[in-house]
Amino acid sequence: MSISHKPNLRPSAQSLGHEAVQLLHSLAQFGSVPEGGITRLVYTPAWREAQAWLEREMTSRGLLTFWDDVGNLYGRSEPASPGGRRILTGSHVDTVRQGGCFDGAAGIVASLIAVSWLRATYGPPNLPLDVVSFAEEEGVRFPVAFWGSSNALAAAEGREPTPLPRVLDEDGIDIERAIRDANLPPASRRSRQPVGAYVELHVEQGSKLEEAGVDIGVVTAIVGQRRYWVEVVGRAGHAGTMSMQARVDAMACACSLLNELLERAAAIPDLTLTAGQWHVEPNAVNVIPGRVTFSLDVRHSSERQLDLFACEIERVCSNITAERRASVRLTSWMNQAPVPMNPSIIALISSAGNDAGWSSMPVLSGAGHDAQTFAGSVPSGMIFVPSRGGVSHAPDEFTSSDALGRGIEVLIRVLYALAYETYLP
Ligand SMILES: NC(=O)NC(NC(N)=O)C(=O)[O-]
Ligand SMILES: [Zn+2]
Ligand SMILES: [Zn+2]
Repeated sequence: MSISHKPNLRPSAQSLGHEAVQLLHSLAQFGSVPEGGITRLVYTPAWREAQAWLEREMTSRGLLTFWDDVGNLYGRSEPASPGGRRILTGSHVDTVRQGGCFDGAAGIVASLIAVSWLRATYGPPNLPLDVVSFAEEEGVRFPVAFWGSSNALAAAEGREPTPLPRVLDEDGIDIERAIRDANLPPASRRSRQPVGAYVELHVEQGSKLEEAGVDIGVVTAIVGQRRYWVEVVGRAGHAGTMSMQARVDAMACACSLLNELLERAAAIPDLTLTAGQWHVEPNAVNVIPGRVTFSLDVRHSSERQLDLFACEIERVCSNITAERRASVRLTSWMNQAPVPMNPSIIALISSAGNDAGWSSMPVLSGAGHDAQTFAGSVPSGMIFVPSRGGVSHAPDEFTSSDALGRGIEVLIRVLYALAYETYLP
């Protein structure tokens, strides 16, 4: 595929990268925690301040800002004549607990820089070009994920916002109250205009690009992802007086079923299984745990493999708890199918990478992304830039200024083709 017209003024990847680092530095002040890293959970004051900061940055760059019902923030580069499907580019500002300052944030500042560079260089686009900062992607504060992008898509398709789920955070605050407390501006009807394409830049969060010495990852597909709560109920009791034979230790049972699942997971190529969050009751040094609840996160690129592993989880949970006289409740709260990216956008990103002179290679994303919400109904694509050591969801997450600049240059070229050339797949 060839793009007929290309930006004839070449942005300097180096200066784009410098600008990105400065903006990331500013954004990192919101939610930075003394233990290290950034904790910016959706609808918290740190998140709200980050969105407010971003709105000011958008306004100062001449973008028209607006919000929707759930706190997704947009900054639009308006076309000279209104109308047409909007081109969306962005990512998320929420983070995991003690996350790094690149996951989500890199895509936000990249989109902001790319859209402002295009506007300053070529004037208004031919289609509305919106930078979007999705309210929530990580699924960390509440057991919902892609809350921002799924509501953004619903609005763009003329559907009502997703009914508020009855979910609580760790402090017992429900999502409805969290939204109220965030004091969001009113929703704009602009958020209901249809979307023609979605493009997101993100740090790779893995090490394939770094190992291959390649600048740009062209995402071909995003793995499917399922999340569960496993609640194991035993019997609390005295740590010193109850014999090992008599006790029904919920933690011992949880450990043994998790070990079994980890062994089975390791035998399936490319499947990942993570038990990252634990609650122990009563959680005291001299009490046998009576109840243990933990999360499971399972990922694979094949839906069939995820179905098969879901059956394994059920079987292992019920067999092991029965053997140990405990009981178990398994709750599935997220089921995202694997999704391919749009072939025309994939081709567009590859050719933009070539035109810019940066090396690129196809990659499968093992992380979940807002692009997977859109990909089912809107042509979508993703640009990855290398992560040092493949580290992410950790304070020492890092991507160099030069790597960011190259990614932003590619994003500029892709957005030019979509919003100025109106090349719509
Ligand atoms: N890019 C991400 O880190 N995404 C994460 N969040 C979701 N919701 O998938 C994840 O766990 O992969
Ligand atoms: Zn993340
Ligand atoms: Zn992310």
